[in-house]
Order: sequence, then structure tokens, then C-alpha cells
Amino acid sequence: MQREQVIVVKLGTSVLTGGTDKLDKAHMVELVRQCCELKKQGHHVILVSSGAVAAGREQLLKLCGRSLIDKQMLAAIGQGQLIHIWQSLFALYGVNVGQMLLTRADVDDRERYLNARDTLNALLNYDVVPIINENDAVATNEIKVGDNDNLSALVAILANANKLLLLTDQEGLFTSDPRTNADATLIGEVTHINDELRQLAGGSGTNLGTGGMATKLQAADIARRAGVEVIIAKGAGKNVILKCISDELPGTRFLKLTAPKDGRKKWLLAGPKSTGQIVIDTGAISALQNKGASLLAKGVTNTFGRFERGDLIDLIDNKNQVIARGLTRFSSTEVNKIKGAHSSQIGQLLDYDSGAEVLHRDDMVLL
Ligand SMILES: Nc1ncnc2c1ncn2[C@@H]1O[C@H](COP(=O)(O)OP(=O)(O)O)[C@@H](O)[C@H]1O
Ligand SMILES: N[C@@H](CCC(=O)OP(=O)(O)O)C(=O)O
Repeated sequence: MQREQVIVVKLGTSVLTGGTDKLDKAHMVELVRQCCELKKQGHHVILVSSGAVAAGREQLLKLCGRSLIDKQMLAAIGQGQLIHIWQSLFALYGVNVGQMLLTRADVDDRERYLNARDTLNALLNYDVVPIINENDAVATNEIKVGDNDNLSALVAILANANKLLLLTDQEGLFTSDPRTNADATLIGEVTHINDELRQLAGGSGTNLGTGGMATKLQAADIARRAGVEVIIAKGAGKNVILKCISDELPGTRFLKLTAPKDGRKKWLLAGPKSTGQIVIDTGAISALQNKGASLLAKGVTNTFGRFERGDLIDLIDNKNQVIARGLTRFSSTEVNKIKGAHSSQIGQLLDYDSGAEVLHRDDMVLL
């Protein structure tokens, strides 16, 4: 048995409804049983539970539209039902649950990120199972994470988890959508996530899910860079949660990468959306990737979007591939004034003296 682990289990709508328009309470009982077995073995379990919109639709007993406001209203109705069911089922095993409803705004700001992390850790320290969902009722487009796959990656980083299980209605990631291609084959293990792999991960196969495999791949890429092993598996699979800590690993496994040691850098992986992009040349890419360098103005060729000093931005190559992300020390206006310039010229170009780095190494994570 592996030593105590923190395991985040993301349960998609497809798992919680079994593909119907109602919550599958019998299957939820089975999922709770497995979570409590893990806890008995000394592990910590965190649930990221979809299903609020589905539960709301079930309550409202009439068809609603699919607009954002309709979904927010359904989620507001359904979330209460959802947490009530989880609370009652875990109580059968004498386990308490704690609800956390998050939006991206809760992690955009580092103080709020640390606050959410502390609450999560306090729940775990008191042997409580945190049950997390997006705060759909108020999550407007500007502030929402948008899908629970990416939310679960963010939670895995907040909790410093060992494993993230993305449970869905397929065995794992296939070479194409098995709903539309009977010849699609299961991919057992992923060591690199590249454009070729992203191409084969499509959207949701039903009108219930939100992100499909595309968001699961995004989530896997973020979490593994933070040192979290990710498994995509079938939520209806026998003992699927228990198997995730045995050698009989089900589904598709994404090997973890070495996590950044610095907590700030983990926040950069999980935290804010980038507000702009800086295009850098091959010399700068090599210096960042091979010499642990900061980004100097000399290596900047262009910018996209408007951003201010301190914003999170992406560093991209001339093919739009994201090389790194970090907190810029100059606004987009200033970067456009100094791009390509030698560090000694910056004071002249900006009429004030400042550091030479556009992005300092300490405020950057490589992707
Ligand atoms: N390459 C792929 N491999 C497996 N499933 C895929 C792939 N591409 C698209 N899909 C679709 O993604 C769906 C799972 O995502 P989604 O519908 O959002 O479920 P969930 O509610 O569990 O998040 C599958 O049912 C399938 O139709
Ligand atoms: N927050 C929404 C779920 C959003 C979501 O990502 O759904 P899914 O793709 O089914 O995991 C809800 O509770 O209905």
C-alpha cells in the first residue's frame, strides 16, 4: 500500500447521471463507498463534483434554455440538492463533507489563492471531505473557470495532491471519439502532450457534459506540470477509484513532471488567466530553456493584447506555442517601446530607470 496520498476525484456529469437527465444516486453510493475505503487506508480524498445543472434540471421538471443565465439558475437550484446527497451518503460512513464553490477570481489573486488553499487544507486536517464545484450561480464569463476538468487541476495544485482522477463515461483517452469511431483505440499512457494529441481530443459527446476530452487534456497538462499524476478513467468502472492507487491503473495515465519548488510558481500554473502575450525569438527561448535566464527586452519581437505591469502573460514563439508564463515587469505599451533593445538603452527609451528584465526568472514557469 502506498503511503498517505492526497487524491482529487473529479466526477463529470456523465458519471453522476449515467447519461440520463437525473442524478444516479445508486452510483453515487458506490463512489462514496470507494472514497471512504481510500480514507480508511489513510489517504485524503477531495471531490470535484459536477452535476449541479443536471440536478437543477431534475428539480425544475421542465425544459430550460441553454443560455448562461438558465444554466446559472439551474445550478443555483441543483447545487443544494447535490451537496445534500453527498452529505447524507458520506454521513452513512460517519464522514463529514465541506462545500467549496470557486470561480477563477478565487485564484487570480495570490492572496485569495492562499486563502482557498488554507481552507482546503484545514478541511483535510480535520478529516473532512471537501466537495468542490464551480460557483456557477455567479460565475460570469469573465471570472469563471468554465469547466470542472480545469477546476479539478487547479484544486489538485491547491491541495498539493499526488493524483488527479478525471472520471468520465469513457475508459480513457482514445485515438478519436469512440462515439463516432468504432475503431478508436484506448491510449494507456501519455508522457508528452503535444498538438497531435490535442487534435484527437474532441468536445463533449453529450449535451450534459461541458468540456469533453479537450478540457481533460488541458487539465492533465496543467496538473502534471505541478507534479500531479493524472488518470482519465471510466467512472462506472468497478472499483475505479480504489484501482487508482494500486498497480492495476485503469484508463489513460499522464506521467507527472517535476513540480516547481516555489509555491508562487505553482500558483502561476494554476492561477490567473493570462491577459496578453509576448513573442520571443529563438535566442531568448534557448536562454530560458537552457540557461535559467530571465527574459530581456533584446529577445522580444512583438506583443499581443493590452496588459499592465504585474499581469500574468504568456511567452510564445513565432508559431504561437506557449513557452512560458509569468508576471510582466512592464506594460504592453512599455514592452513595445523597448522590444529588441539592449538593456542599457531601456532607461532612455522609457524616460526612467528600471530593471533590465521584462520577466524575471523568479516570476516565471516554463511550459
Ligand atoms: N479522443 C477521445 N477519447 C475519448 N472520448 C472523447 C474523445 N474525444 C471526444 N470524446 C468525448 O468526450 C466525452 C467525455 O467528455 P464529457 O462529455 O465532457 O464528459 P464529462 O461529463 O465526464 O466531463 C466522451 O463521452 C466522448 O464522447
Ligand atoms: N459546474 C457544472 C459542471 C461543469 C462541467 O465541467 O461539467 P462536466 O463536463 O460534466 O464535468 C455543474 O455542476 O453542472
